[in-house]
Amino acid sequence: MSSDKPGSAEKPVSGRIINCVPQLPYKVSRNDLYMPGDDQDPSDEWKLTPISGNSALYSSLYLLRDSPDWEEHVVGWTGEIDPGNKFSYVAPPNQRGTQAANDNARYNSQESNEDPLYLSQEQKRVIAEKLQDKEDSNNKMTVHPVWLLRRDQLRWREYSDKIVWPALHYILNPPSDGQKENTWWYDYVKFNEAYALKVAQIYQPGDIIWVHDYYLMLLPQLLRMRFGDAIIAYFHHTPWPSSEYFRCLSKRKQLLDGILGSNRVCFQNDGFSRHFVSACKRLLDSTSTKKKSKGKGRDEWVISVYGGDVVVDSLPIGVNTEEILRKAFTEDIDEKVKVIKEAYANKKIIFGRDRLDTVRGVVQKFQAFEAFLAMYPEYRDKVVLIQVSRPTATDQGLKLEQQVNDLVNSINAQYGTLNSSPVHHYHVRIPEDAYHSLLRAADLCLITSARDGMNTTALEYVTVKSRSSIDGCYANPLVLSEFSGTSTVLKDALIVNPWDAVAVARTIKKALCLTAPERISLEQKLWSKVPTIQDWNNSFLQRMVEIAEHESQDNKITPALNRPLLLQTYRAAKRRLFLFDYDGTLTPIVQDPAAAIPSARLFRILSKLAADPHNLIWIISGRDQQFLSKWLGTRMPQLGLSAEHGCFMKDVSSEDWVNLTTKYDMTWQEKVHEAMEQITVQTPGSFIEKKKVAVTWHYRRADPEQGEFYAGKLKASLEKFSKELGLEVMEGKANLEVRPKFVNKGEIVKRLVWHPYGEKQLNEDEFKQDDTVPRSQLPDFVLCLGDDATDEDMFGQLNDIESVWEKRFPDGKNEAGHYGIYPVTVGSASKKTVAKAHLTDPQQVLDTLGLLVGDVSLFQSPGTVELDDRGHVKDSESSVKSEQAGAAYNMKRTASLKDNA
Ligand SMILES: O=P(O)(O)OC[C@H]1O[C@H](O[C@H]2O[C@H](CO)[C@@H](O)[C@H](O)[C@H]2O)[C@H](O)[C@@H](O)[C@@H]1O
Ligand SMILES: [Mg+2]
Repeated sequence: MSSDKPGSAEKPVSGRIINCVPQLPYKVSRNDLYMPGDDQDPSDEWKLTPISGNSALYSSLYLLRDSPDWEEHVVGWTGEIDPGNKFSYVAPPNQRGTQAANDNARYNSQESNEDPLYLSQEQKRVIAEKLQDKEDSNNKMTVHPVWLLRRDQLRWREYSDKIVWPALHYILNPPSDGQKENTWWYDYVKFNEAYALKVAQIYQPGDIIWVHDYYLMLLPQLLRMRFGDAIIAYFHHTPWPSSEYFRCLSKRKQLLDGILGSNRVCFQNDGFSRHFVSACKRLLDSTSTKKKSKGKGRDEWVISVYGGDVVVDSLPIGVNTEEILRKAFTEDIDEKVKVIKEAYANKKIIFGRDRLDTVRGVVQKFQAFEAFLAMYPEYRDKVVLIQVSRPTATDQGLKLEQQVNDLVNSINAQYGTLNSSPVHHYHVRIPEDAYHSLLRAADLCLITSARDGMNTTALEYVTVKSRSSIDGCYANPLVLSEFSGTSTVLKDALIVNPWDAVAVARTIKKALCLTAPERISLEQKLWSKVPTIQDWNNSFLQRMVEIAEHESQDNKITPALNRPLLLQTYRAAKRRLFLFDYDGTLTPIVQDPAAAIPSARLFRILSKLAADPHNLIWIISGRDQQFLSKWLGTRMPQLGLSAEHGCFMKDVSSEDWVNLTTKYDMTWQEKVHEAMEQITVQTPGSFIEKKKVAVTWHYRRADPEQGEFYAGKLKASLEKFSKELGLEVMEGKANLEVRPKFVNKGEIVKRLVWHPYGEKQLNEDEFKQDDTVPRSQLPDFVLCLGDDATDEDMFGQLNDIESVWEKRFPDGKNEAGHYGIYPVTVGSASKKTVAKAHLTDPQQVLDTLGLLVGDVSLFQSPGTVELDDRGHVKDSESSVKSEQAGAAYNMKRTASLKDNA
């Protein structure tokens, strides 16, 4: 932290951190010995046990708790709460065998066993208090549990563990019909929404919100929707894969979009950030600039997306070296190390500790060790590999366990003797003191991960080896996989490719033959590179303070459209107006303009929207009348249409087009055609689209560099005469368009909004705003969607209208406190926008419109939905039912326990 205390008057930060972690560090379980009674302390009903994994993250939380500079709030899911065995309803003796007892037994077996987590407010309060006490006796860190108490608590992990995690680790899932994935996705959305809700309850302006890892990829954007100015950071602890893998995820855009609600996205190393930037470029069409970060020499990108700038960089996480050294060098551990050394006297101890999942490379490790014993027979009775594999509950777990057991048995059978085995494999979670003793006793640490973000075992090993103690335990070498994120930090380790068993075997031999001076020299280099968690916290927050200080008005990130709130406003409104651009908004951009025709899904949704008498729909496009009539007007005459960027319009349910440019001289067209034809000859693949008034030069099918170059040339030559002739030259998506300056999409919007709702349009060339139209006749819901620079005229116009309404109709706002006006940009990267929100692409546009007509689930995309503690939408039918069932269940349970006490 800088010497200036955060939160001081001139700082934009409050000095508070809201740390959002995927799970709180303790498992909550019911204590089976507990019986409710007058003399019982209710907190005895629950017990907390520390969970394994994520040690570096939790270590960071505890250090911040003790920092005088920050006030810390931790928001995290409770994890699966273990309901214990003793919750069952047991009929009191006098009722046994009766109908009531049978009913209750049925209740017991069906309801409670399937859904035992009906915790009362009091029980939640007790657990929350316990979690708080556990963390901090001085109450310096406030814990805010996220309750998600629905049936089948594993549901909250499915999407993260089964879909996201494999992709992040370069594992492709087998093809599926996507049904399960969809359900998991809805739960993932809810999981993130539950966090957003919790953060919203405690957020204060100036707080730094720090979101951790892949369970919470949607959270930054959800928070951005609520708090436009919030300072949000996302740290990704796991690897980030090449965009070729990431793009296989069906929700790839939503996930990226979710993360990009942050001001800063940070990874374990430059390679991961580079892949992330590349995914944003390829999937979201963002642009980026790269520079070296101050001091550390790491890469830092600024990516421009949705009109805002997001910093992307890396900062490898560290370990609490002081604490490790303190804990690993005690008299008790000295004793344990001696015992280990004696047990393996005359043998070199190779040590490994990994989670037993496919990416930690345990199989590769045993294969390499087998190769080592085969290649160097002289070592067969001189080494032992002690491998501790932490069990995991993954689908591949059993298969992997079998494979590992087979390998261990085969190595021991081949190279072991009656009284010694070369491999000692412990498939358990070992206590901390045993782990420290093994780290100290080891002659070599072997890490062969196929993928990991940051391997803390490697960092802890190097830390322990930095201190001399018992003979032969100091400065021993580390063999480290090049696929571990740690290899970018510990570059001086003996780096190996775990897929090359022979090469790993050779490196093991080399490591065991190093002389003492060689080992010491390597250790010194490594030790100086071990990042400490203290430095990690400080550097991370220091950079956040800088980012907060430089966050300027024109750098604002445009939040994602808050769909649940949109739906709420939509439902409450009666005079709704939809203003849709066409290309790139309702249909995806394609190579050939003639091929961009409306999809069946678009028609279905538009028809449903149009069927509601409270809706008026206008398509305001750069396309000509012919195209719009053919593909939209003929099939849906109830649509209003405007062609050629505002040159023509056709009222709803009318067949007549009105030309709004009749009184203007059109001789300029010839000059423009001439200039465009010249450039077309020079740019193979380009072509001119001639409309009635506007003219468009397309270069999408030209060589991209050549196209851009000649577009620049053409623009310059058109601008020479455009001003004098009253023309506007517009840069579109791989096109240049020219039309008279006085017509534009914004002018059409003005006509449509400033108009008694539902009345026929007056078709004069020049629009005169009627200021006498009362609020009750103006639209109370306007959703305007567009993807291009020309759509900015519509958004700007709507913003102006809103300002005027603020003055004219201060009492005319809806229940949410606004006028129901939504200018929303679609996708697009580098452009700055005056829209108030964004949607990523036409697919999200259809999902959003589908939501309004009941075609799409509320949880298809994230938004700010109020959930209850069980993950139901607040006050919904299911929420009320669940609450009632919970109350009934708790009454029965208490009665049953008391009767049986
Ligand atoms: O205002 P819009 O409805 O968005 O129309 C803008 C222009 O869209 C068309 O061109 C663009 O879309 C084509 C189809 O995806 C694509 O091939 C082309 O590269 C884009 O520039 C249309 O051809 C123009 O007339 C519209 O003005
Ligand atoms: Mg468009």
